[in-house]
Amino acid sequence: MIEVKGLTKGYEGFNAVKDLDLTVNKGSIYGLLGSNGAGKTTLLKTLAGLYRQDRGVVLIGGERVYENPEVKKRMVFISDALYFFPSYTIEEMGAFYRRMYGNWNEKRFRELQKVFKIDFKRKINGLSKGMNRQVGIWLGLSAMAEVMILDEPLDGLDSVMRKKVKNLLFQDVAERELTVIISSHNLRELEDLCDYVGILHRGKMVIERDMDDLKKDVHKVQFALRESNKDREITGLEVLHKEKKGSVDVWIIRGSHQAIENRFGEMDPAILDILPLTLEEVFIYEMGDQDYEIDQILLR
Ligand SMILES: Nc1ncnc2c1ncn2[C@@H]1O[C@H](COP(=O)(O)OP(=O)(O)OP(=O)(O)O)[C@@H](O)[C@H]1O
Repeated sequence: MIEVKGLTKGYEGFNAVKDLDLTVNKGSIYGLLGSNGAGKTTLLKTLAGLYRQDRGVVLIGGERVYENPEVKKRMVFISDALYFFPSYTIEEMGAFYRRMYGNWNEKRFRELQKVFKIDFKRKINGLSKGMNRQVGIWLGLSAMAEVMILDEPLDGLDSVMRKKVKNLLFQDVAERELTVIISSHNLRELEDLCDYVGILHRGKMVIERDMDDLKKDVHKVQFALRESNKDREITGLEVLHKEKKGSVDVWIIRGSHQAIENRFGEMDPAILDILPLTLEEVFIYEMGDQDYEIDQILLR
């Protein structure tokens, strides 16, 4: 489990992460979204103990992270720029990780070669960007750590490899309660992977949601009432947004399909369509009119 309270981390008088709280439950996957410069890498490096926080508390499994080698053995941080020894082969990197991680699983390391299909004898400095990422994930999964901190690991991977990596993460979460925090610029990239998603903007968490709640609970309702009912008020629903398209009203409503259907059914509408929203739409409505530049994350 990862717990962060009141975390502030800055560079030369400028705070890249500001008074941030975050919890990632054991056995869950947290998606950290944010546009360029939002503070994702700063947050993740502080979680991984590479940076010392200026203020606040960062705990992994209840223990402070910074300058705590015992905690670092229980986590793997896979950076957007890998700190590999460039002249090492993949096999030599495996040996290096084996010395660092007590739970290192050599059998798994060998077996995962069939997934990543990169020769053990290849040197790190001869790999492409995407292959480099793959090797990071391969080593990270073989380390069998309790926590994985992944900074844009899917960037540069082709769609088949993305799917494979997601499946491997799912498997570890399900089988051994791996805890994962993973960053990305793109909601769509994370929506089928994460249990929770948070959007970081200018160092602050502007929205955090449970993905299951988001997916099942918000609907777009298009309706037109008959002349005789036009003035009746529709109450008892949590309406996030209202607009009119010609004679049809379009409302965004939080609530189950059934509850919405029941409530509108009482009005005997001439038109009633209850549609699920895409996740991007849900986030946009949830964010309301707040002036955040989230388009890059949501509208791809
Ligand atoms: N070493 C550093 N020294 C000074 N400023 C830094 C340093 N690292 C990051 N910053 C600044 O902190 C802010 C947050 O950067 P960070 O790398 O954490 O964002 P990010 O969300 O990971 O961005 P990206 O998606 O572009 O990788 C940016 O304004 C960046 O310029």
